[in-house]
Amino acid sequence: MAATARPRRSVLYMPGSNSRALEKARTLAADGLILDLEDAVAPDAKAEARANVAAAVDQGYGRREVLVRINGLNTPWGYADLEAVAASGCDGILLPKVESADTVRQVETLMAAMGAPEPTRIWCMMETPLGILRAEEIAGASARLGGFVMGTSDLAKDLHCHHTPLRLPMITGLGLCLLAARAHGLAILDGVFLDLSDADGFAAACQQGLELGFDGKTLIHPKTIAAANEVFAPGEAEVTWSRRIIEAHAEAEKAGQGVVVVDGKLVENLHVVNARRLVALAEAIAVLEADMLAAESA
Ligand SMILES: CC(C)(COP(=O)(O)OP(=O)(O)OC[C@H]1O[C@@H](n2cnc3c(N)ncnc32)[C@H](O)[C@@H]1OP(=O)(O)O)[C@@H](O)C(=O)NCCC(=O)NCCSC(=O)C[C@H](O)C(=O)O
Ligand SMILES: [Mg+2]
Repeated sequence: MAATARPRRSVLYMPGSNSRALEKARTLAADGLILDLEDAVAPDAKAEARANVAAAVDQGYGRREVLVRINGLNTPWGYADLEAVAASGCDGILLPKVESADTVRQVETLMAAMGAPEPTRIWCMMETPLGILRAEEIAGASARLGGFVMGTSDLAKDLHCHHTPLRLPMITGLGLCLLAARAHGLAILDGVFLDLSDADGFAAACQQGLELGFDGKTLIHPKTIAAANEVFAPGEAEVTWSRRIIEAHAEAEKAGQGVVVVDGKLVENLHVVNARRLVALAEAIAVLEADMLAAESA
């Protein structure tokens, strides 16, 4: 199941045709990376980008989660993209503009035939009106699904709405995808923020994404990684509180009680479930960051 404690606070896109970016990503504190073969790569550069990305995945990115966004299977490049990375050991293959459960099942079958290792997940870009209206059936299409990534730029284009910083015109679409993802135990990442000169607007969009329930934000530039990491990480006070209520509730259970009051607040099992999730996430972030530090000083 994908909605685990794996950190996904910051997930950075980079064009597969940009060798410098693919290399630079090994030094960046992003929890995850999306090596793109789709919209960030011009048609003439598709073949070279595919080879670059296959070689980059082979070299590895430490503990960072690595997704490869392939072109759609209905394009001249999609099948070759899938063939090049299916067995590469990347964490996930991200499908663009998914509009049906059949597409997911078709990729699942091809991945099995191409020798994809069991842990390699299928991820879906949710970025068209039809895809979002079918979010629930897509989310339930395969046990191989890992998560959804919101494609708010394509969605704004198709809806003819404004791509405002806080995405009010797209809020229904974001909500439908969140409901579908959580109903099926999937991870879900928020869309990109396009104005690289607006740091305050970016932080506000991250905070909104966190409050809506996203696991993290997809990014287009390294300078936004630190802010996303900060917003989507459980705060120190939150982790301390979580540990306290886990302990207090366990003590209460030993005494045969299902609820306990801590600092005047009622704590029930549902609060403990959430507290455990936050503590596990904080611990996973600490492991990932320690690994990055060790790699830096090696
Ligand atoms: C936007 C950019 C084209 C800007 O690139 P650049 O001019 O090189 O920026 P800087 O000079 O400020 O870069 C500073 C250093 O950082 C490295 N860098 C920059 N961007 C990245 C990156 N994305 N990943 C890794 N490294 C990066 C530069 O190489 C510089 O390093 P150094 O050489 O050491 O100085 C560029 O940021 C970019 O291409 N961004 C990603 C664009 C992209 O992938 N777009 C597609 C995904 S968004 C999308 O499709 C969403 C969805 O589908 C939807 O519909 O919403
Ligand atoms: Mg898109």
